[in-house]
Amino acid sequence: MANQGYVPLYEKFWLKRTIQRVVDTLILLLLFLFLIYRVSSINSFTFPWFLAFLCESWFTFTWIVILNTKWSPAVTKTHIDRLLQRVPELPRVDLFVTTADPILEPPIITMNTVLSLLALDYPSNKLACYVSDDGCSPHTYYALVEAFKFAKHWVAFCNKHNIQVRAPFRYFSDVAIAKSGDSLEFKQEWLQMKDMYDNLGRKIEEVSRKPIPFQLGGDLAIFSDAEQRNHPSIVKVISENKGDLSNELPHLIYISREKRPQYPHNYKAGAMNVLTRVSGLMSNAPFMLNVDCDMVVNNPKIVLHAMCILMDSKYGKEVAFVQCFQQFYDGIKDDPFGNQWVSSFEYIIRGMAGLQGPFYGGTNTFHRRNAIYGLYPDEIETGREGILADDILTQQFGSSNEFVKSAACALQGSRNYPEDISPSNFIEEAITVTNCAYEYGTYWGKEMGWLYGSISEDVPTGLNIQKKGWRSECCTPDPIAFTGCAPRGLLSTMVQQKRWGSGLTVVFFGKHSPILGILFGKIQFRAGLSYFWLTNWGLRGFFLVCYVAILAYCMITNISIFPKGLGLWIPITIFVIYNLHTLVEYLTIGLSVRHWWNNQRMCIMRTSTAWFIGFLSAMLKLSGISDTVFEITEKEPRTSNADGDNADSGRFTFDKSPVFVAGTTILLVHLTAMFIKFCGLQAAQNGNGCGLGEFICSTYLIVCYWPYLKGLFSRGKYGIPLSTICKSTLFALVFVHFCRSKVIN
Ligand SMILES: O=c1ccn([C@@H]2O[C@H](COP(=O)(O)OP(=O)(O)O[C@H]3O[C@H](CO)[C@@H](O)[C@H](O)[C@H]3O)[C@@H](O)[C@H]2O)c(=O)[nH]1
Ligand SMILES: [Mn+2]
Repeated sequence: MANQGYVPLYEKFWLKRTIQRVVDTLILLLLFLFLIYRVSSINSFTFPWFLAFLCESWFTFTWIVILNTKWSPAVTKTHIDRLLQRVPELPRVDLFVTTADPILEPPIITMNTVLSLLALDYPSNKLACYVSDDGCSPHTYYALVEAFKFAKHWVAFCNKHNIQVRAPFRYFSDVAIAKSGDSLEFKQEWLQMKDMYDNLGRKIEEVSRKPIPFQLGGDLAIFSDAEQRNHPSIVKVISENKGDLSNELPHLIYISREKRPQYPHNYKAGAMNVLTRVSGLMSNAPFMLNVDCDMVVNNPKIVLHAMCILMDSKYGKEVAFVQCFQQFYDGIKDDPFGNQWVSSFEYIIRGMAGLQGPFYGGTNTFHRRNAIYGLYPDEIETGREGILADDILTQQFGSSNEFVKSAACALQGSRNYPEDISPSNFIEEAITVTNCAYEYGTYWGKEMGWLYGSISEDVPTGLNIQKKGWRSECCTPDPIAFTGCAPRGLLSTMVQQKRWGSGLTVVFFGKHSPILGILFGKIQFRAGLSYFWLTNWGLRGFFLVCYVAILAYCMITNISIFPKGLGLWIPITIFVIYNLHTLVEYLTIGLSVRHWWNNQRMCIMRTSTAWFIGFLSAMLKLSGISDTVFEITEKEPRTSNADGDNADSGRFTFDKSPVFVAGTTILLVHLTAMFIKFCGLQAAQNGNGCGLGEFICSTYLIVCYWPYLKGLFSRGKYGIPLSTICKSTLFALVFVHFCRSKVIN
């Protein structure tokens, strides 16, 4: 290859979005103008004025962060044909799936993910699939064994007929009846496959309905006294591709790491590190793909696409990971809960792709193994030399000699690793490296691997890698690479948002903050700044809630923080231009006006509730008062014919979560403020009575919170629970009382 000259396996194009930039700049200038106005027009210094100034400075800063991120969007184009021509031997890739709870994550979903991975269009002897089960569930194990039996037929079927969608439930729900143009043979096989798949589904379903499902004898005996949070390691090689044959299925391994109540297990990050070690022993592929249990492969050639980037002989060497977007197959029309992120992918993540690369999003990612092990990009040609002394490696990687040997190979470039290893030879060693105590005193989770300490482990893990100078790339082939379950309703969306709000705040204030990465690492300035878009979510919640409170305060006490007369036109213009601008952005990428509005109001709602609560819980964690927990998002399989509840699928549902207490309080406070204003109950004018500015803001807020208003008067799951209403009323009364007592004094 060396003497053939350089031919790029992938290309990168920067997009020009000039008009967008002009409007972005205009908004920025207006924001500055408003800040200047605010400072210059001060005649009496008041605390609300100061707070408003602080919040508005923050909003301006956020806008700068967004501009900076949006302004160099890039796309990549991969050339699979060149890869196949020029790379004589495709590299191995280890595939990781994590699952944690058989109730919230029904095994049939996980099995579809696994099946779609086993059916990848890539030499199967180069693949090994590892499933980590944090639920330690015999159901999941049983499902996996059964799914593997089915996989033999399924993969053959996919290959023979060149099926594109290789997650069976997606395939069978898309193609309802075999098309009439197809051959009789195909139709027969199609029906047979469908029958087999339905059978698999039934078996898994039947078993999962029983609490103690089946005789835990034989293979399953080991689960018999395992509790979810207290059990020994279980490692099972469900199947191995013994002859290293490209027409057999990939290796398939089940892992449930040891858990003991006295050891923190670090949630998903802990599971990922275990997967990394076990796979290091068993197959030690130079690249690893990690997906969540609900992210099925949608483009069977995705590994080839990603390899185009990672194997590119010039630019690929700087790339530590390749990130594919998280897209969803079951997103509700017009994104009522704002959890599909379509416009953020297009503008923000593509924007980051033009800087040092997208952040690591936790799933749909191809990693370079040695980058996970802490290698620097400049060591990639030569491999790490000199510091591979066994004792140092043992200290960093833990005490398993076998594993240390494999890690040394990986750090040197893994060229000299034996090809014909058999996973089942390493079961005992695998058990050792999955024990709770294995990581004690090592670098795992602290300096390398998936980092601990934040429940958004993905972002610091990615930052820690980019800090060493690595880049990352997006890979967005057509058809899209992976598709997953979007959180189905408002409840699971809020669980997820709260987790991110909290986890990201911890990252922002922690050791792996982008600021430190810029100052002391090799995060480029603009790339670091673009990370603020993400890591500031919690802080954004804090500032928005402050602003919302000031507005209510002004209405209640009859003072004004907005200028009057001509000066009021600045914020109004900002508001109008901003909304039109984002609307055009949405329409440009084919989204509807409804989608835009849903996202706008959801942005206000989640920032002032879920992110704010996340921020508070992060503060508690940072001050050592309480720890945060990874709450798993529920994944409901949506069957194609369950259309009965479609009309209601976008409706807001509520429960007793503090998120809804925050939201209801905000709504009640503003309703009261409006009431006070319109009934003339405000205090007498004391200088500058509250005016149009406050009124517009408050109205906008109430319009955004309309679903809550409806929730106040609805029943059942569509109504806000009484206890939440009581708590919120109490908070609202305290706030209003506080405001009014200020006036009297
Ligand atoms: O103790 C745990 C908790 C979670 N998981 C797995 O982690 C994945 C992500 O969990 P999920 O509840 O689906 O979270 P999401 O909100 O959908 O996840 C997003 O956010 C997470 C960080 O907050 C990232 O890790 C994910 O990749 C990203 O998709 C799932 O496969 C889980 O099975 C574990 O393996 N062990
Ligand atoms: Mn998920």
